[in-house]
Amino acid sequence: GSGRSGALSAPPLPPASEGEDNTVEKIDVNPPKGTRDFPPEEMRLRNWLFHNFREVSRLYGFEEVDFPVLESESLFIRKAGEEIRDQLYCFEDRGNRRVALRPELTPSLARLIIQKGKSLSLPLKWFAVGQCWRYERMTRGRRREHYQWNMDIIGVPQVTAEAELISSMVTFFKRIGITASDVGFKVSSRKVLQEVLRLYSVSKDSFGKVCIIIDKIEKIPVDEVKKELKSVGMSDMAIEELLQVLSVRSLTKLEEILGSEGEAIADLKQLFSLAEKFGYSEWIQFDASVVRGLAYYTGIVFEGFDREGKLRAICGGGRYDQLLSTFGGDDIPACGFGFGDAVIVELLKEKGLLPEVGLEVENIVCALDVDLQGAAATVATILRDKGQSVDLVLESKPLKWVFKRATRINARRLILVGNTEWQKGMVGVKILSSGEQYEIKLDDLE
Ligand SMILES: Nc1ccc(Br)nc1
Repeated sequence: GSGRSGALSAPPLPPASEGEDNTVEKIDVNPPKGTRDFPPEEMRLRNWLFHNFREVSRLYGFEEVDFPVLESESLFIRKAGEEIRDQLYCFEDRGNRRVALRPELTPSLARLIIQKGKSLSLPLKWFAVGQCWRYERMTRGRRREHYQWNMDIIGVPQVTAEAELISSMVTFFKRIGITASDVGFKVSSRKVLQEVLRLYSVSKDSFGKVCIIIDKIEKIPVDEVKKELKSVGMSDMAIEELLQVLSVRSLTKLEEILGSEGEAIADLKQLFSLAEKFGYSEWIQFDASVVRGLAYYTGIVFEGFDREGKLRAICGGGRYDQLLSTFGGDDIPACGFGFGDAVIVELLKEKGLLPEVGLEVENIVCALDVDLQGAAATVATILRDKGQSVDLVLESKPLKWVFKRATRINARRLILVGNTEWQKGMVGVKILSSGEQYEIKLDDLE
């Protein structure tokens, strides 16, 4: 369907066997279909990943931005037959407004830039890490949410912007141990399509639709692709020529077909020359079949893929020079990419590169008897005021329990607050890795 929740919302289910005192037998403890919880271990991995997203953004001088996860539905209503539209997580709110959980971040970025208007000095280099949503019939059992790292450069028409963005993704991959033997980028330009379609006088407004149909080329049978291309008004001749051009894997070959005058060739040549200067030539290859599945791209497009071909696209993006003007803003050139948090983790697992992000606590502080609980709190505060992490034992527990917990939380040392030492203004210290044990004056504790 069109993704609009046309059906009347079903009446709420009666709570499972609710007793008089509002107790239920047991609520469904799983998160909603297609969504994930992040308990501590998973959250540490996510934080490690997002820390690398943010570090690379900092290295490239980008500023962090964010937007509401809820947007007006109209921000995402495009008529190019995109999957992102079919799967829009949209609904009518209590104010009868059509709203949607954002399926991507770029339209929100465009909205904010138009809102800020002339007060912004271009170029902008903005990044965001945000949760994005889709409502897919659970038949496919796929996720309905993921986090995306987006980097966008606004106000730079030259392909130096795309070259910079690809460089930032290469830097990210290298930081986490992924090499050019693991991952590559397929690079092309939608201007290739434009130049072919113009030869066959295919109208401009079906350009977006043609791109979306072609993006499915590896997902549906080629006859289906041809049928859909015919339905948007392409002749058999145009379709054959187009599919022929899409199979080109070399710039030289492409130049033979399109000639040397067009912008597509010039842009791509410049991009590959800049890649040389950035030092990431081995990471990129020309591939005319890359179009990406978003209608608003207008120029260079790129997609990170795993060379073993086991996984879906890792990241992708491109130039979208008309998006701001389609929202009624000025004609400002823009390009950017999205990088999801799920495929990259699958790749790291494949490559045995998942980091061991254990819990790290410096101290576990424990009172040796119940009337020293206050003293233990004082010790914890002294250490925390020095910037040291402390797990303060909050109940009186046998030492065996304390050691077990100290091991589980990977504490570096155990601070024991006992009567005899405390009377002398001292505490016991045990370095858990070596077993070394000593007493020390509280003031000398660091
Ligand atoms: N756009 C989008 C949103 C959510 C997921 Br999961 N995948 C793609």
